[in-house]
Amino acid sequence: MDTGSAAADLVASNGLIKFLRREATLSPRRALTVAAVAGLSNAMILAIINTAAEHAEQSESRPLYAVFFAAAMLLYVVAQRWILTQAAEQVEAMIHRVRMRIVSQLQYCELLDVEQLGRAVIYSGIARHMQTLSQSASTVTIAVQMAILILFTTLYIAWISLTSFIALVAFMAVALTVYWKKSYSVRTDLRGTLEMDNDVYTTIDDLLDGFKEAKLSRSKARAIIQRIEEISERASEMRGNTQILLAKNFVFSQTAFYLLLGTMVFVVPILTSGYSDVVQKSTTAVLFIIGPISGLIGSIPIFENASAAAEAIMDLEKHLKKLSGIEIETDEEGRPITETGERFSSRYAGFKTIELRKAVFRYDPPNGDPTDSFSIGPIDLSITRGEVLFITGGNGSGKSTLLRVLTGLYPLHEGQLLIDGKQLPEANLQDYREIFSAVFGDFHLFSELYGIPDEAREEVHDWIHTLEILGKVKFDGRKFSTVDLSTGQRKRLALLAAALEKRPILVLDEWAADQDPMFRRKFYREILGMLRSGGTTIIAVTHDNRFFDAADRQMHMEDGMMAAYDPEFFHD
Ligand SMILES: Nc1ncnc2c1ncn2[C@@H]1O[C@H](COP(=O)(O)OP(=O)(O)OP(=O)(O)O)[C@@H](O)[C@H]1O
Repeated sequence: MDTGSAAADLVASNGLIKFLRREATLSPRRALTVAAVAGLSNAMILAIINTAAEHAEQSESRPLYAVFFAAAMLLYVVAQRWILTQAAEQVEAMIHRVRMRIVSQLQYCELLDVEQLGRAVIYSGIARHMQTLSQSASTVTIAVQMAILILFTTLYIAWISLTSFIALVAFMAVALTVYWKKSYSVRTDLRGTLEMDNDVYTTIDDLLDGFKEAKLSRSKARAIIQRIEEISERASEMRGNTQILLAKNFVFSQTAFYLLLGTMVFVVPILTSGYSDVVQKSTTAVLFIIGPISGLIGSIPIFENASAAAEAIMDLEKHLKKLSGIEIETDEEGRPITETGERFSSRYAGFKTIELRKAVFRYDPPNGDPTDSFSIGPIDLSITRGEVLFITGGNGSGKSTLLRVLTGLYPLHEGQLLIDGKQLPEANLQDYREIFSAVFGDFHLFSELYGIPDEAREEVHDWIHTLEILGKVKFDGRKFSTVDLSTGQRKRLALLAAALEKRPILVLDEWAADQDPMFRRKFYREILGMLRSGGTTIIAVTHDNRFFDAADRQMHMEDGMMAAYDPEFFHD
């Protein structure tokens, strides 16, 4: 492969360039033309100053040069402002669009996939890498312009002295080739540091999530900090090495250009004897571009960081696209064009029965050892509209897993899920999920009531009253005044949000476990009855055997299987 096409391939495969080619809405020809105008006017300023200085003693030509100078300045200011404004607007708009695509795509991914992908990778793609891109936008734009300015100045030098031009081009070619070769490993190392940073974030996330526990135990906190230290040290060592390499390359390139200047002053005169003004002019020109050249080289680390970030973002989007099987399109403003569906609507809203037939689900084995993996099933279970079903079973017997399978959040590895006697087609899975609302054991309490029909919002106050959290929490039509409540109160608020979704089936995982005895009684004796008489089917995991009569039916789980009801299980 010749050097030219290798360089072209290198440019085309660069993360940032790929990203810009894919995302930019501004025509590259237009952007390059304006950047060229800015670069050309910059070079013109140099040429005018050089020529004016040469004819400094001829006062009659001075006003003419001043006019040219002012015109070149004006052109430069207009073009420069346009290109920098466009770059900032374009980059921010691109980031917004890609972010919206990634966030929208997330909702089409399966729970298991998102759990496996991990928060750190998702956060980094959506926040950290996008910030890196945003911060590098102006530096990269100015660098492109500097490259254009250098090109025009080089042409100007060619015009005044061919020898200087050859010296300059030879130096640039050697310096750039050596630079590319030296920086080769930097690019892969930079991606590695970004992945290592993700590990650091995951462990810090752990520390913050377990802050209470860490506060209670100095040895625990120290051990976590030690783990963070190990990972962070490795990450910083790797990052340090790449930055040192970049810095060394920077010094190398600068030295190369100082050598060039030396060559211009000491060697070129020997080759072009008798043309001292030529030497002076070309040296001035090189001095004029020394700043831009340093700036250009100095921006390379930023460019490399931005490229690594762009690549990580594109990889995340590609990965999510593969997981979700959906390509999200956005309009210019970043609004997803793909239908996301706001209101509750499901072809199964009027269902009569749902049924699991020989259903099996198994978790991926931890550490790859299949004997360690937990599975539920084969399970046969039928639920009829309007009934109240209680599910009991020991810790780890698979009740919560069953709820996730039943609600369509986890896939079936074997067996069937039938609705009204017909197997649920894969394509209708989301429609099926829409018939459920839930308060899971690890529920998340949103401070805002998302996705609740307006008419249901009018019932919030009555629910706050029924759930006895009046005075604790207020609702302003959109948000709750606080979600910093006790565990039992948070669960009450989560129940309120789930009930207001007005789905045909309400799933509750040990909801009453954190309620005081008085309220627990009210829940089983009044609230369940109220929901049921409103037509809601209730599937609840519970251990409250005193209230089993509130259910139409109960099922018991043992070791991932349905088991016969065992009264002994409930004896202390
Ligand atoms: N994310 C996961 N990845 C792998 N295995 C898991 C995961 N979550 C749960 N398990 C396995 O599934 C088993 C059953 O968990 P599950 O939460 O369904 O039990 P449960 O009956 O709801 O228990 P509890 O009464 O304690 O809430 C666990 O013992 C564990 O081995």
